[in-house]
Amino acid sequence: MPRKVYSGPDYDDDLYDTYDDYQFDNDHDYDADIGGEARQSPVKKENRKSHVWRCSVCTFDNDDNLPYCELCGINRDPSAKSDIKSLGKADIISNNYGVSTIAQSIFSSVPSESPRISTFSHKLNGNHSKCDGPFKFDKPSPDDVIYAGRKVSKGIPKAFGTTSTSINRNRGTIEMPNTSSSPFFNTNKLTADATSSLVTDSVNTEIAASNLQRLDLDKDLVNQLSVSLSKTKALSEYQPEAWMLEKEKGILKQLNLAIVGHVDSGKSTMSGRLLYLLGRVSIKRCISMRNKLKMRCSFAYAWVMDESAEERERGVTMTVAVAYFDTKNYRVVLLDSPGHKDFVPNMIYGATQADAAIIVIDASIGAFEAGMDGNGVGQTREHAQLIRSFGVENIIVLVNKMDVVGYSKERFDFIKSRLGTFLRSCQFKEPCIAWVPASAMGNQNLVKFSSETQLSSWYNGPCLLEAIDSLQTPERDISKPLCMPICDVSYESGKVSVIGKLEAGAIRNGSKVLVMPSAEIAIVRSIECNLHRCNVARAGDNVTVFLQDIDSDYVFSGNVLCHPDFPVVVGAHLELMINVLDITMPILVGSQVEFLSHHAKEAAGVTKICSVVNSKTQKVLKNKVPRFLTAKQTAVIEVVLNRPICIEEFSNRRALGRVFLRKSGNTIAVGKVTRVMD
Ligand SMILES: Nc1nc2c(ncn2[C@@H]2O[C@H](COP(=O)(O)OP(=O)(O)OP(=O)(O)O)[C@@H](O)[C@H]2O)c(=O)[nH]1
Repeated sequence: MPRKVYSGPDYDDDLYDTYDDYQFDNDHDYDADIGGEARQSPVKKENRKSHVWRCSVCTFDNDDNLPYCELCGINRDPSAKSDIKSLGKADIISNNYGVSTIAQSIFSSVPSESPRISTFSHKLNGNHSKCDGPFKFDKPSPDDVIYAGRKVSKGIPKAFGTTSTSINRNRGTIEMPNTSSSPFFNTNKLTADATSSLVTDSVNTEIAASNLQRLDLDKDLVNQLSVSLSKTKALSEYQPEAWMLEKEKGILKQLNLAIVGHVDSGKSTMSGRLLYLLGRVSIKRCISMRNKLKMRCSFAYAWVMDESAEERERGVTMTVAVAYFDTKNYRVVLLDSPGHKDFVPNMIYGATQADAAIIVIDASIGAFEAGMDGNGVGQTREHAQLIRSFGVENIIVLVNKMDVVGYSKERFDFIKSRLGTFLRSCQFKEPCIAWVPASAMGNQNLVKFSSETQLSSWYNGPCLLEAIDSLQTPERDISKPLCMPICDVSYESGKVSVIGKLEAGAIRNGSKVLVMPSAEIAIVRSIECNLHRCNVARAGDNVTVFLQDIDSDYVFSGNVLCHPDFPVVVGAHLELMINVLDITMPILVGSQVEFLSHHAKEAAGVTKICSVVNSKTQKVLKNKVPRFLTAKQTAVIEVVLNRPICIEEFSNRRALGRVFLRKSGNTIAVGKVTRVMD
């Protein structure tokens, strides 16, 4: 059953009439509709003129600090510039300076002294459209920065041949390179394709076709992969070995529990306090750290979770902190995710491993409301939507900081009613939501029933620990072939270890595993689970796997460990069904986005909008295909990634089939892979 984020509106003719307004009203001020970001006041334009450089290919005036042309994506390379000057326009186009065929044909028909076109809004062939600049990831987000110190790739997995792309191995972050050297997709070409939304429907179809042709697959690369994977078998042939299915006596089932919520809601304090109360950490450690770092007293518990000095200094969780404790039924792996907007990708990496989640709410007046803000700043909303789309069904809503509101029943009921409505719209079912009022700072209702009379006078439900223990046991795919998306990679004295959650199958010391997409075989040297050495790890376990017989250059975060005979699918051209979130800028053919799935992150371009579907029935609404997607629509689209990743159709393997599209630091859509097309 497909996962949906909202039950959005039913799309009817009116909505299509809205599209028509956008598409055919030539005098319509499209900038005004798109919003402030795209709007250019005349004053601003005037200012820009004194600091501009003119693109030698399309003659567009660009801001002086832009290293590439905002319109056609050509690089502003001084040496290339002088070369270009000496060439005629036809030469430039035939020399193909990273411009797509369609862009070349557009520019060849535009006189070289054509009137200037405003930065984002263009009129061509009587149609309005918007053109994004060439894609690059948003300036490195702080979560990228904290990984920057780690070892950067010495090379690229051999399956990819050589390219000048430099990769932050631990997050798969791409520092946008000379993209023309990407073996699979040229983002300069893609940029020029953004221009495609300037042209008519028939041309759009041409563009989609030409995009596909330009998926310039490196034949050697494909051959190499197919030779390595020649033994591949059909999934139905898989037979788990007896040791994989053996149940170990006396070992608690593992429950991966993500802690999410708006920034400063008290996630780290709650986790730290819980660990302290359960004897997993001593208060001495917190206090000595506090004294050493001369920090605020109230952060003492948060320090337990906020591991790095930078996190403690800033008082903000940046990475996903992991801790362990036992309840009666479970060995709980606590994944404390960052709440700050800048760290949503990190939150995604953490929560993607979760079986269930605790959403922490700050009950104080104004703080809860800020978390529910619908304008892209309310992390309570975004986190709830994201975890539901990861497949998390069971949640505990911890209404924290109840001490600040005098343990008021009215405030609790107000939060329960408002958030409850939103959670149900995200497809959380009422019986799968537990509501717990608490105070992490005041130690109320965490591991035992509240002693606070103001709270116990009206609340007699479970405390947090009981609520965790009552969570439904997650189902595990133990009898399927191994699948372990790699969350993090570590290299110590030439030894490679990978961290992640086994989504399916099992491994033990000495097991042969295949690292995809490099198609390299490695041997499991040893396994660590919950900080202890173990012989076997099964689906659901969060583990560190120490590998041998593999070069570190073939292992990256975002890769997948699998059974050598049952490799996961690798693809770059995908059909997706997405739910568009509360966006202000529409998604167009040619839009460039950050594509996230399991622990992989790639630059991608939207190459086709196939259809808009009814979010409830999943039926295509009309044959007419819109030219752009707006908030709360459910649609089928095609995207092409800059480089191929391990990805599967959601119906085949859920863990590798969930996707997130982000742009300008916001998650703009969530969805699933419906087809891997190459
Ligand atoms: N009054 C009160 N303050 C609390 C409570 N829980 C946490 N705080 C305070 O709220 C502030 C933020 O707490 P953190 O635990 O760092 O919040 P967080 O959600 O982990 O923050 P990020 O990791 O940055 O998203 C700190 O000053 C805490 O002392 C509580 O129950 N009551």
